[in-house]
Amino acid sequence: MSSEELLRLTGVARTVELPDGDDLHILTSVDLLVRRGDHVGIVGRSGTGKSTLLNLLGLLDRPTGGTLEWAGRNVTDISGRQAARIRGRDVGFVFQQFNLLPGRTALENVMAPLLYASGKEFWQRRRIAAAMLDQVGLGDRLDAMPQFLSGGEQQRIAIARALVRRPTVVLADEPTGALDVETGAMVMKLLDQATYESGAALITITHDQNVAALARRRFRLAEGRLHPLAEEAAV
Ligand SMILES: Nc1ncnc2c1ncn2[C@@H]1O[C@H](COP(=O)(O)OP(=O)(O)OP(=O)(O)O)[C@@H](O)[C@H]1O
Repeated sequence: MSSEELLRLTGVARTVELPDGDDLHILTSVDLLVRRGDHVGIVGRSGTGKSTLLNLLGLLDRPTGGTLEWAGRNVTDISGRQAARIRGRDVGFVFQQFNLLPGRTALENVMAPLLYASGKEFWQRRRIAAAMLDQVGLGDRLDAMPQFLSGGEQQRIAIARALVRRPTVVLADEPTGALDVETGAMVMKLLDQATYESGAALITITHDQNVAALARRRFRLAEGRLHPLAEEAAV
C-alpha cells in the first residue's frame, strides 16, 4: 500500500459567530496527516467539535484559520463548486442514520453516486453497484427495500454506496450509533476491511472508544485540538 499523502491539516481553526455577536472557537488548532490506507479514529465528547471537523474534512465547510490540503493541493479557500467536485470524486460518507434514499432498492441506492460519473463508471453502474453490494455480503439482496432490512444491513448498503466510486477518503460519522453493540462491531470491521481493500483512507469519528479501537491511529478531540491517544489509553 502506498503511503501517498491524502489530507493534511495544519493549525486548522473553525470559529463561528453566535447570534449575540460573540465568537465561538470550536476548533483552535487541529493538526492531522492522513495517508492512503490509514484508518484514523477520532473520539470526543458531545459538543467538542466532531461534526465541525468532519464538515471541514469533507469540504462541506471551510476553516477560518490554518491550512487544509488535499493530495498536496491547498484547498483551504476553494469555491463551493470546486469543493463539490472533489467531494463527489474523492470522498465517501457514512452516517449514523444511514441516510439511504427511501423507496429505492439497495441496488438503486448504491448506483446513485454513479449517476454523476462518466464513461464506463456511468454505463456499467448497475454491474459496479451489484459487485459492491456483493462485497459487503448483500449480493442476494439487490432488489430489497432498505426500510425492510435490519439496521446492520442498511448500514452495509450505505458502506457500499460510500465506496462505489472508489473514493480516496471515507468519512464515517458515528457509523455504529444506531446499531446494537454486536452489529456495530461487525459493521465496523466490514467498513475497516472494505475501505482498506479499496485503497482508501478511513476517518471514523465517534464518541465510542470501542468503535475507535479498530483504527490504527487514534486521537481525542478536546479543547479544539487533536491529542494522540496512547495504545493502552485507547481501549
Ligand atoms: N454554526 C454554529 N453556530 C453556533 N454554534 C455552533 C455551530 N456549529 C457548531 N456549534 C456549536 O459548537 C459545538 C461543537 O459542535 P459539533 O456539532 O461539532 O460537536 P460534536 O462533537 O459533533 O457534538 P455531538 O457529539 O453532540 O454531535 C457545539 O457546542 C455546537 O452547539
